[in-house]
Amino acid sequence: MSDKSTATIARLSTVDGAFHQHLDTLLDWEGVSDKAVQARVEEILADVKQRGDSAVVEATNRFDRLSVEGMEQLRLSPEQLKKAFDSLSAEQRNALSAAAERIKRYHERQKPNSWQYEEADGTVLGQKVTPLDRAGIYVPGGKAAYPSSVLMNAIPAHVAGVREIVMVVPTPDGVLNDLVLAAAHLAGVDYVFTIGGAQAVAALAYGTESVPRVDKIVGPGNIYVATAKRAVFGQVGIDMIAGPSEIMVVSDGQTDPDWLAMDLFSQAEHDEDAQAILVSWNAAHLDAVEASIERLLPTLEREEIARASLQRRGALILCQDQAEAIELINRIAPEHLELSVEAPNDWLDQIRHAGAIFMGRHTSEALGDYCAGPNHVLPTSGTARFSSPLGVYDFQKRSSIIHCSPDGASELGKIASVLARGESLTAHARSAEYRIND
Ligand SMILES: NC(=O)c1ccc[n+]([C@@H]2O[C@H](COP(=O)([O-])OP(=O)(O)OC[C@H]3O[C@@H](n4cnc5c(N)ncnc54)[C@H](O)[C@@H]3O)[C@@H](O)[C@H]2O)c1
Ligand SMILES: N[C@H](CO)Cc1c[nH]c[nH+]1
Ligand SMILES: [Zn+2]
Repeated sequence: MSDKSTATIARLSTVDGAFHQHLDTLLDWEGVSDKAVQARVEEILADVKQRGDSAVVEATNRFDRLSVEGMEQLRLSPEQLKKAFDSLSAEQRNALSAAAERIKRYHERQKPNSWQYEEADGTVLGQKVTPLDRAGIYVPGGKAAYPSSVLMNAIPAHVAGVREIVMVVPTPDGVLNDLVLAAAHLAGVDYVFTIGGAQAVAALAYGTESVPRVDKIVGPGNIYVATAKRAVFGQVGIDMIAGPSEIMVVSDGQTDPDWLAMDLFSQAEHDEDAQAILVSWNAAHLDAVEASIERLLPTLEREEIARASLQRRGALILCQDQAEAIELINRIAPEHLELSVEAPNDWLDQIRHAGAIFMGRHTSEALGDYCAGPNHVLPTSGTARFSSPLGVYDFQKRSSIIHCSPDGASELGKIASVLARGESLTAHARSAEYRIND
């Protein structure tokens, strides 16, 4: 591993004896959720649960540097949202509407159907899909404003048929972002509160005098948000843990190094904790990308954040060949995977774990962040091993349907009776036996 105090980004090689240890250290984001974060989050959750609005107001004043007196100052009216939409330039309005349209079209395809089938004896079995009554969407806002995240959270909720959508978004120093408000108007959000962090998660999970309690909280956020979501799970549903953005690019050495450097920056600029990793089996190509990084980094508006992210959690990894690159993908299970290779379709079957897969040199991850159509709320920190992108299915649940005919109940009763007596649960057995015909 190169010396982190001088290099902008670490250079690793899979043949290095300490490679796996270095990689583990690099990937460990949950490690930043130390005892101090846990303790603070627990304290905020307990306070909001007990004192409701007053605790939310105090925490918001403290962590977002505001000085409001009551919750009414932290609620945005539908008129304010519409006004923000109307105030956009035609170019911004068109871009937001085009993105919303594409996101809606993609998510319409995810809609699951209820289904039923009838057995020979007339028994009907099935599954009924029902939208959530009320969903809470967390839109991050600490270090950047995310109108695109408003669309990505709210549109699938609408497509799913959710009755009420409650959005929370922090506004540090009281700065409102018109595009965020406009996106909430466009996506038909019902309530918007300008609160963030653990206090917003708590308000959604427990409800307060002003914030309606929701059934599920979705959306990405920083370590305070992720830790709070984890803690309230059970009280409410959560979608996944979507933490700092990540990108893993695999290059065959033929993509313009400047393109790749900018693709890495595109996620590094989100957050000092964001992660950008490039893998290639071509050492000279990695040198060229490193040179592009050094040359282009000072041209970024968010140079400081991107530099910190690359220094802390970035890496250029030299692997042996394509097969080893695939092993690394499945081990890292990245949020975003860019396959910057000649024939990406040939790789697809072997990739088991990635939140979203961007195929080919022309598909920059940034297009997925805004407008390609698939959701940009994706599992991070290796959780793509067991989680999926946010989708319509996150805003719905399923109920089983069992409708026995008299003959069906009789036949099932015989089986149930035996199994229930085997468990010594005789009330179960007798309940089933009452319905046996002979
Ligand atoms: N995975 C995705 O789909 C996705 C999408 C967009 C953004 N992101 C990520 O979401 C994250 C957003 O983080 P963010 O910080 O910009 O916004 P955020 O809204 O998640 O967090 C801001 C809030 O954190 C709380 N907070 C900050 N410091 C605190 C402290 N010391 N004590 C207690 N609370 C504190 C404050 O209440 C503040 O309102 C970034 O890491 C970004 O990369 C992920
Ligand atoms: N890359 C983020 C998801 O990790 C989403 C986003 C929003 N705006 C820009 N990027
Ligand atoms: Zn992004």
